[in-house]
Formats: sequence, C-alpha cells, structure tokens
Amino acid sequence: MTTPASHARILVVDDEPDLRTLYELTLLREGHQVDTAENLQQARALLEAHRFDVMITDMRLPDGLGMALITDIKAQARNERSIVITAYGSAQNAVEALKAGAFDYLTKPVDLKQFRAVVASAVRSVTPGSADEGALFSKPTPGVVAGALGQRALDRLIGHSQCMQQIKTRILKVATSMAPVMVTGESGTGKELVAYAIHANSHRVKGPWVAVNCGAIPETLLEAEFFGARKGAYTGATQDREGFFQAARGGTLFLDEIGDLPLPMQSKLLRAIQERRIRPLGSNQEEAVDVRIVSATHRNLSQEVQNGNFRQDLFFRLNVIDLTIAPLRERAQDLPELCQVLLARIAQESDTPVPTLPVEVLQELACLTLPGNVRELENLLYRAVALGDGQSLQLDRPVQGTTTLSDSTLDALEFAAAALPTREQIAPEPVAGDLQTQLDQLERSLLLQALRATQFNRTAAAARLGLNLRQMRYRMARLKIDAPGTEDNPDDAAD
Ligand SMILES: Nc1ncnc2c1ncn2[C@@H]1O[C@H](COP(=O)(O)OP(=O)(O)OP(=O)(O)O)[C@@H](O)[C@H]1O
Repeated sequence: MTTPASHARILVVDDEPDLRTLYELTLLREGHQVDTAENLQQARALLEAHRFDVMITDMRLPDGLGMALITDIKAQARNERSIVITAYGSAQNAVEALKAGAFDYLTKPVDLKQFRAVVASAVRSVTPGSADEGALFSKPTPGVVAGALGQRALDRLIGHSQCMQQIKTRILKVATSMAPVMVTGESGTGKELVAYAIHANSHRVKGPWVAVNCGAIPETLLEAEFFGARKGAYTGATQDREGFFQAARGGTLFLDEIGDLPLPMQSKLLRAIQERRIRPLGSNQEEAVDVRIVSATHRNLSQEVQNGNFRQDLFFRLNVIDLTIAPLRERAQDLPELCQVLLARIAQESDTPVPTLPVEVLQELACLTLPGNVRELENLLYRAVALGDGQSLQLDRPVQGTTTLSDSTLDALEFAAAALPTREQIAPEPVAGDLQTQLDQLERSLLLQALRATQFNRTAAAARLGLNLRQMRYRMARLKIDAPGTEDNPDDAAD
C-alpha cells in the first residue's frame, strides 16, 4: 500500500536525542510515519531496508557528514527528497547540499513552523508511490514526467537544437527541488519562458507565479515592493500592502534582470533568502518566507561581482543551479521551426494566410547577428509580413551586423527546414461563417496583439485596449487565451 502524499514516511537522522525527539514528535503530529537514526551507519541500514518519501539529516554526524546520505540517494537514483540541517552561518554547506541534490535545507536553530513548511513542501513534491514497502515491489522509478501544464510550458519553447533539448531536460530535473536557479542568456533568448517552465513543472505549480522586472522598479520603492508595507509606513501608504514575497507564497518568485538591483537592496534580498524571513516596511514583526526563487539576467554576473556591482554572497546564493541559453546565432537549426511557428502566429493574429518562407530568406536570417534574439526575430518577421505581398516574405534587414554561415550551419539549417510541415499542413482552420465566430476571432487576435506587445502583462495590455484588468481576464478566459502565469492562477500572475 502506498502512503498518501500528506502522510509520508520520513527518516530523521540526528545524533542529538532531544532534537531527534522534537523532530519526530512534530512529524508524528502532522500524521507522518517516522523512523530515526543517530548516525550514518544506522541511516544507511534503514535506507537499505525501506523506501522513504523524505529524509531529514543533520549535516554533522558522529561517523561523517549528512551530505554522504544525499550523495548515496542521488547515486542510487532513489526518490527520497532530502532536507539537510546546517549550522547557522554555514551558507556554503547549504549551497553545496543543494548542488549535491538536496531538496532543501534548514538552518539551526530550527524554527518548527519553517520545519513543517519545508517538510510539507518536500512531501508534496514526491512522486506518488515512491515510498514505503509498496514501492519495494513496484517497477523502477520512472523518469521525470511533465504534467499537462508543465508540458505546455515546455512546448512554448520552440527549437530542437542540442542546446534547447538540454535546456528542456534540465528544466525537468531542476524543477523538482527548491534550489534557486539562475537563468542566463542574451536579451530575448527566452529566459522568462524557461523560468516559467521550471515553475509549471514543479510541485509549486498550483501556487502563484510572480514575475518581477528588478530593473523597472524605482529604487525608493524597492523595499516596499519586495517585502510589503504596513499602513502608514510611508506617505501614501493608506493600507497594508503585500510585497512580491507575500504574493508568491507557496509558489515561484521570478526575479528578472537581477543584475539591475542596487547594492543596498541586494543586501536586503540576501538576508531574506538566507534567513527566510522578511519584515514589511513599517512593521516590527517578521514573516516566514515560502517561495522558490528563480532569477535571470542578460549580464555577466561574475564580471559584475568582480567589478563590485553585485554581491558575491548573493550571486552564490542565487546561482546554485544555472541554466544558460545560447544566443540564436549559435543554434541556427532552431531558426526554421521558430520562423514557422512565429509566422503562423502572426498570420493568425492578422487573419491572413501563413506566408511561405523561401530558403534564401531563411539563410539571410541565419546570417544576422540578432542581438535581440527571438524577440528581434519576431519583430523582423512582423515587418516582413507587413511589407510582403501576402505570399512570400521580404526581409527588412536591420542595421546590426551579419555573420557568415559555416557549411555545417548551412547543412543544419537546410535539414531543419526540410523537416518542417508544408504550408498546407499548417494552414489554419477555415473560419466558420457565422458572425459571432468571426467576431470572436477578431477579438482574440486583437487581445493577442496587445498581450504580445506588452510581454503578456495583462494590466498593460488591458490599458492599451481601454479595458480594465477584470474585463481583460474575463475576455481571455472566454476566448481561451493562455499566457505565461495566467493558467490556474489568474489572480497571482505577473501583473
Ligand atoms: N525558444 C523560444 N520559443 C518560442 N518563443 C521564444 C523562444 N525564446 C524566446 N521566445 C519569445 O521571444 C520573446 C522574448 O522572450 P523572453 O521574454 O522569455 O526572453 P528574455 O530572455 O527573458 O528577454 P529579456 O532578457 O529581454 O528579459 C517572447 O515573445 C518569447 O515568447
């Protein structure tokens, strides 16, 4: 019989009897089944005999480091989620444990509320059927599989180049832990799409997705925006306000353009991440933080650290796992598929037939440096469609540089182009004749245009169309328009 996810089987490893008992009682009270060990040897024996949902281990044990258990679990491809308890101030240990595959960590002295929250989060993330005796007779652990929402988020990332395939595999791998992820890549390479796919494939998918552009917030408002503010904390604060950390509780906080954060705010963010507590402006009470942080930057942050513009300790904290997206010019094989999908989207928005993409245009595109990557490609294609005769495309070349294609790139490009579906295969469904359907289609394309022009910020898109956010949400739901952050959590999305 499999343990229900909310009543998990948990192994606690700690050499201090009082702490062991405290953790055990806390977990029993939550309805979990608990086994305890006081050293590595006992823990290994228990792990050999049973499968658990979660293992909680102290870092320092009489016969070695708790890290060894995390490494064992990883090496044996077991399903246990490990939580490591580290001494206060040993940030390095926590980061190393996360890198070694720990699900999460806690710092001593352990706050029991936080302890329960972290365990609950680990239990929620466990693949059903992975623990207890039932699992001993079950088939080998399947690989990580995306849910429907997660799959859709992955599908939005167009491209089958080696880089994109690796990125998708890594998204699935890193999604299951709480370790902070940093997504790097040039502007327009899809960092936000990747970050959202991590959220959509994590056990936090039912929680909010809050995307923040750190570079777009005036410095004086940063603290209140991040941590919230109490009524009267500053002129104009007429009521209590939630910050990003509160809004993202139980979900993912995406900190885009993290390199733009000024140094004083970097210190405050570091403290919030390290201590997992925040204090809203004007409040004398701290609140526990329960968010997973994914950050992104187009800057070279190591360089920024060297130049003294970014705190090394914060970099270290945020960059536990890094995902780097190659620029489009280094993955020319993605170009045909990207053009095809983007052109189909543009055609649908403007209710015109999908134009053909002559191979010469494709080659011309592949020669461009495209510093703005996919976003720039999108804009180029928009202009090309507008300038074209409705059948074939005409490229309005940007002023920025070009590169010469190597023979292998040309081959890859031609191969990828040949594998694309034909125009007939991707032609949109013919429009049904009735007025309401046609009006719906027109409305849909106008909403999509506004959303795309505002990076899917629904508030800004609504304003462009003279609507309020509620009307926008209603129309998007009615016309089944998905946008990053709007599925499942319409109230918690980026805007
Ligand atoms: N692989 C991809 N497949 C489909 N669309 C993509 C891909 N990469 C980027 N895009 C599109 O390009 C645009 C920019 O993507 P996104 O905002 O995720 O990039 P970014 O790297 O976060 O950009 P910035 O650094 O400017 O914040 C979006 O419209 C996105 O849908």
